[in-house]
Amino acid sequence: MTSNKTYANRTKIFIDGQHGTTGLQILDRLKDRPDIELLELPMADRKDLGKRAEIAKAADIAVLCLPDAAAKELVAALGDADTVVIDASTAHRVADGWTYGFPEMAKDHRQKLLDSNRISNPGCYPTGAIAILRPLVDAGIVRADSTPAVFGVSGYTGGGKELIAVHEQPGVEPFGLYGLELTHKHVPEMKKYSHLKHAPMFVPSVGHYAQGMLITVPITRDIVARKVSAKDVHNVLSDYYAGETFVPVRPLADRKWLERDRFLRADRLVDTNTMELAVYGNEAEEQILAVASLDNLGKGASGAAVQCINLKTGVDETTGLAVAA
Ligand SMILES: NC(=O)C1=CN([C@@H]2O[C@H](COP(=O)(O)OP(=O)(O)OC[C@H]3O[C@@H](n4cnc5c(N)ncnc54)[C@H](OP(=O)(O)O)[C@@H]3O)[C@@H](O)[C@H]2O)C=CC1
Ligand SMILES: CC(=O)N[C@@H](CCC(=O)OP(=O)(O)O)C(=O)O
Repeated sequence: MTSNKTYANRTKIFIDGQHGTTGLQILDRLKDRPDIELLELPMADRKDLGKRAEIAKAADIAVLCLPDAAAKELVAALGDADTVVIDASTAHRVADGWTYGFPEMAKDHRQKLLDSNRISNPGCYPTGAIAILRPLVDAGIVRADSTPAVFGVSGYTGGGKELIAVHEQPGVEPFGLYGLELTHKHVPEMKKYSHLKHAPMFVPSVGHYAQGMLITVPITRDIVARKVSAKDVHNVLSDYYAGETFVPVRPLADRKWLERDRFLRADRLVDTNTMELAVYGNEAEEQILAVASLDNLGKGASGAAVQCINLKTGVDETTGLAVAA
């Protein structure tokens, strides 16, 4: 239950990097909230470390939407200040003392987030990969010592201002694989939070469209601990995310979300904080495919940060509205 009550003590939030792709989206989601007071630096001071640290210390929550190096220097300047830091960069995703900002990752995870003032927002691709792999590894379906393959396609906003500028020029590739060194910066967090012993093999790609992504994980006989069906995999995921507003699991082998009964659009959840999961299978060949669909800027970045802000400030996690007494 929610109400439109007014807030005597608004939560002070500073978005460091608020003019960037992720920062602007967070700003947009928070700017009209009656429970939040946004602290801002003049444009000319936006890269002044002293001023950034000062305003971050005055804030209840500092959200870092910065390149890794700028996030690290702000965190160092903050020291042990009790400001809650939500870092959207890759800098602290597997670092000691930081809690991964993915509330649905495990049943006890929300409490860990409530107890922590250093929160690292998940990467967009890992949000899908971990959502699929962790329940399956924990259920003993996927072997922890196996090497799952993870494939992802993202809209070009996933690469921030730099990649957006590239895609605004003519002649850019319509679709391209990258990360072919197989050392993408998201691999360590996928490994750690999926409870895998080895790095999964991750191949990302970018399409010439702005927003939205798909992540696929084949569940093949060489990575499973025992013979399983698509229904087994679907049951594990459905049970794991039962009651989670933002992680619905589609019916087994669902075709209703396909365009022209064939195509799964990568941009179907744009501007939402929802990530849908689905499972398909070819029983005869013992082949199963798990799919995650999300917005790289929504559940994959800004939406996830706002969800953690809601959790930390005690408003309804899904709506951002006050919880009625
Ligand atoms: N885009 C996405 O889908 C996702 C991005 N992320 C992560 O979020 C972070 C931000 O990414 P994104 O928004 O895409 O990047 P952008 O390049 O779009 O924005 C980065 C912002 O940081 C500012 N900035 C750069 N250096 C400094 C500095 N030293 N001090 C203060 N501000 C600085 C930039 O200002 P200016 O432009 O003026 O230089 C810009 O406003 C990155 O770490 C990224 O990896 C995470 C998940 C998804
Ligand atoms: C399409 C594209 O370029 N995507 C980015 C990742 C986006 C993201 O999640 O960034 P962080 O891990 O920094 O948070 C990339 O692969 O580098």
